[in-house]
Amino acid sequence: MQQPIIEIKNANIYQGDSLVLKEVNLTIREGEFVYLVGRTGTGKSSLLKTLYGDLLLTEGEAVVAEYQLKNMHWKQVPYLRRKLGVVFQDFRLLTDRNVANNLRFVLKATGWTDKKLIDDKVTQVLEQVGLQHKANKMPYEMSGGEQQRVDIARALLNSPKLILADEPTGNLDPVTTDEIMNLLLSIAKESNAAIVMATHDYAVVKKYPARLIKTEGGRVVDNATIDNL
Ligand SMILES: Nc1ncnc2c1ncn2[C@@H]1O[C@H](COP(=O)(O)OP(=O)(O)OP(=O)(O)O)[C@@H](O)[C@H]1O
Repeated sequence: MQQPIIEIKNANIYQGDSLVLKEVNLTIREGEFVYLVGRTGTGKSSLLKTLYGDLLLTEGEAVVAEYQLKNMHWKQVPYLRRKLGVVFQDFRLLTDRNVANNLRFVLKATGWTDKKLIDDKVTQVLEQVGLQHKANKMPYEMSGGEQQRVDIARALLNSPKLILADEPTGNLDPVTTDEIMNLLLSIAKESNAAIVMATHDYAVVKKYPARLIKTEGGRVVDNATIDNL
């Protein structure tokens, strides 16, 4: 059996003083593809934020990529983030520089210094997402689907074993959504990375069935199949 990359035990997740999710128990293993669904405001983003260290865990236990999250010191958070890839709905590319420089910027910010290694890595992740020919394009010269691919390339830079994606197809048309889904599923398989993807898109969940966890009534429900939706 694959190694757990996320292990949460009896965690309570708060936003300010209010308890958003209680008694969360969840194990996700390397190479797994998992949907995170649930109605607006039920805590999907809060769970993802906890996993990438944006929301401090104070009750219960959680280990993500071998980092203990409970009461984690803020100085530790950048080290946790280097072990993860995070993909957002709105891409969040730097608009003042081209694709390759967006990727170089992240590598330098995460401690890479060797120019040749940086360039090789940028080429590698762009090939992984099928955009090697767009390295010199500015973000505004690219379609939404291409920008989302760059965002995924950026998430792959530090070879993460866990990718957290917050509605990565939320702004895309159905054909482009298919391309991005196929890309994410192939990354899970080929890189043996776990992917946790928050989505509201039930058409996607039906078309690409996978393990499904749901935020509902202040809890995380692990359905394992889509039959209970
Ligand atoms: N920064 C914050 N401060 C205080 N409360 C917050 C904050 N962010 C979210 N909340 C509250 O926490 C609860 C869960 O919000 P969260 O964003 O995790 O839900 P969600 O399921 O991701 O929703 P959506 O699908 O709309 O993104 C909501 O009641 C929300 O109002």
